[in-house]
Amino acid sequence: MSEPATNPGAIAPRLAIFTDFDGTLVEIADTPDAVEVSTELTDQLDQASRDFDHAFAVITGREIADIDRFLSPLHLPVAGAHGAQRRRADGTLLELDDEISAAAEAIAEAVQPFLMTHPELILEAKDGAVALHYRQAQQLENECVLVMQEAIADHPGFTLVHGKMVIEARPSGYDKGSALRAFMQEEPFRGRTPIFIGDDTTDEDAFRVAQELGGIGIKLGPGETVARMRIADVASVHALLRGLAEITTRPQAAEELEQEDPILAETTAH
Ligand SMILES: O=P(O)(O)OC[C@H]1O[C@H](O[C@H]2O[C@H](CO)[C@@H](O)[C@H](O)[C@H]2O)[C@H](O)[C@@H](O)[C@@H]1O
Repeated sequence: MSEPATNPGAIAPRLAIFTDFDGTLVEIADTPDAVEVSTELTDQLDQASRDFDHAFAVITGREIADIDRFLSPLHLPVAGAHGAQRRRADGTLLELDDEISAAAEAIAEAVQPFLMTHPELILEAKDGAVALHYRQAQQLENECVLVMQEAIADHPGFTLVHGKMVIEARPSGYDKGSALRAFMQEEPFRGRTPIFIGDDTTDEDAFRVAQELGGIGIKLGPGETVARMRIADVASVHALLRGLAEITTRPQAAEELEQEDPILAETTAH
């Protein structure tokens, strides 16, 4: 009888974890401000960040300041406003072009008259992007698309993306894929295998880039996707992060033990 297949030379890949925020790390809420983040989650993310040697970043449509507020006191590497904003792992912030900020402000202003007649809509004017939310008035979806199309008409540097009950204007050339690629060129992400987890259409660029770089895209929930793997829900994302952290730290623990006590390490290995 043949021996069971083993691969003694194999080592666990060093992972770089990238995750979306809304609908992936936290449940979708009725309004952007109503999202709930438990202390248990911030503690878990803090630990995950350490376990992955700080190669752990959030790539989101939200502003970086928003993510900092929700995940306080954590200050993770974050790409915000669909990649238009980015804070590296060393804490440095990439400045946004003044022209992009000014154009985003002008787009938000152009949408204001429509909001006056539809107070159920929510406008998020971000630095570098604009989101028009219609979750509380879903019958207005088509009108929202038209209003946003008109609002960006004078700003050819902006394109629209359609997320969960939201139409967003973001600067062309920025998306979650370009953000992931940029992180992967820097420490501590460089040379690692990227994993990106997300739930929305705006996450597709990041799935694509993660896979192009030899990693895996993991899509939460149903819907067409380029991601090679799927995950059921937010609770499963938390469990997956815990599991990945566990297998990542295990060989490291064995190595440390070997340095401290080679005899004990040898005994426990058998
Ligand atoms: O890239 P993400 O982290 O998923 O952010 C995408 C957008 O998320 C937020 O809006 C979404 O979540 C809200 C709270 O659950 C929900 O009310 C809304 O309908 C969703 O579209 C956020 O407000 C946007 O700025 C992000 O772009």
